[in-house]
Amino acid sequence: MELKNKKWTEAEFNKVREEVLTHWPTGKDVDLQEAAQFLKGIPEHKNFAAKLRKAKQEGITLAQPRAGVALVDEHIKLLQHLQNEGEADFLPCTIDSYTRQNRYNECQVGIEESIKTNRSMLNGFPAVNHGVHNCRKVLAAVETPLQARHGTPDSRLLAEIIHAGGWTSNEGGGISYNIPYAKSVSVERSLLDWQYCDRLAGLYEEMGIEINREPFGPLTGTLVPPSMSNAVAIIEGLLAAEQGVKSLTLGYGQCGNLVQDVAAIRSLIELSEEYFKTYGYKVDLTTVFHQWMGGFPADESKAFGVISWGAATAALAGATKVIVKTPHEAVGIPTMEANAQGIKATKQTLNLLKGQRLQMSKELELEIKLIKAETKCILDKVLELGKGDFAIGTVKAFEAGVIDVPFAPSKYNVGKMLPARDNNGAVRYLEFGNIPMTKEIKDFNKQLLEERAKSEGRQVSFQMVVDDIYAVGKGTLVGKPE
Ligand SMILES: CCC[C@H]1O[C@@H](n2cnc3c(N)ncnc32)[C@H](O)[C@@H]1O
Repeated sequence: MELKNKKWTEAEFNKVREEVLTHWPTGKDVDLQEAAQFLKGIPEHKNFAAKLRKAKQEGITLAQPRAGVALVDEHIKLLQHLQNEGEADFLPCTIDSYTRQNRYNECQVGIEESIKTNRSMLNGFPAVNHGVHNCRKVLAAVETPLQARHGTPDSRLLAEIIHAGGWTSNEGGGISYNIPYAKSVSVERSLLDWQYCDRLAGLYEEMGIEINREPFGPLTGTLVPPSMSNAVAIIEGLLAAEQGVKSLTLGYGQCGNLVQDVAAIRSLIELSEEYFKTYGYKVDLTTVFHQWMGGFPADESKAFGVISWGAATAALAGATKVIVKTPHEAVGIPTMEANAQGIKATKQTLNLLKGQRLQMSKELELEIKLIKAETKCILDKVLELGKGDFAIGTVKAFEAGVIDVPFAPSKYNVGKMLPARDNNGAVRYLEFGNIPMTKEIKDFNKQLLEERAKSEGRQVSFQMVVDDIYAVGKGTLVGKPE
């Protein structure tokens, strides 16, 4: 199938679907009409899109953890604890790494090993192997909407199974679940495969069922400048809307400077609304703020400081949802208890800040303007390269290094851009690579980094990048020389 940013016809979709459902035996349990009937019977308080819409109307920020273990009953126990003890507003099912690479055979081994050893031998919930009815069993056991959270370049069978299983949201996108997660999956391939997932959501919408889609904002979660992550989020949002997605949550990963992070969310909302209006897409747009995605302090008390700072920033930015970290972040998959603690610390902070927003200021206004200007430089070039087509333009933009995600493992990412923090900890461009920013923007980024270098008595250098990557784990935002 040739890549273009055009809604797939049902014939095109069904042709691909036949083959997708054969990728694992559980695919044969998916029947679109039966699934639609099941989904129509799900109460509204368990529909992701409806709960997001209500939160946006009420102007509140809801909390969602990440969580997933190998076996169904243990996963249910985990989610019930996060709901009842953690007070989670949304529940995830974090999917395991084998499923993310479509290695369902290894999932099967992991499930058997987990049964044998009575511990989770997978780092998430293998939803494809467990299949539709077990996904429905998980949904029946909780009282909040469910979402699949993962990192899957080819999420087609996973999307079919989780939606038929009553989970009304799927995270990811053709850029955001490829470039930070895979080495050798072409951008064209993953864009096509995520058009499938978006078209499936669109088909359910056309049958009167709301399915939420959430592009993965943070990307590599390592000093990603807000304009680069916002450009990717808007592209994935537009591609999803073209396939009929109506409930869209665009995301952003906390960088750490309050003014910049609030500006990132505000500019993401403003710019995406501009683009959706231009292209005539009527979507229910919400935002998700991910608490710090970089290295964490091992000390749990310090980790709670980072978690609460992320919660506070999400609230002050007015994000619809915040994704919660745990005090075990520095060591690995959190225990059920640690996961619940992260949510409770987050909810306490959100409740204390309910109704408060970071007021407009000269600095905030400047940062919003700067992020929008930088984002438009990228998006305008993508559109030009694609001769008006954002899907084709995205493939060419990666080839040209116009879209360039720092520290991405993908061989399709040129990796010439380098970020570093300025004196206030805002993430700036140290090297632009082939990203086509105006001279004024380049000079401004350069000036801010030189101010930092001067105050630290050193040259602007790659060492700053290294120092910034370790900083938060060591207890500061800016990686000052030791
Ligand atoms: C982009 C996602 C990275 C984050 O996703 C967390 N994460 C991954 N897998 C699980 C899991 N099975 N349960 C709870 N958290 C999980 C990591 O800790 C990290 O923060």
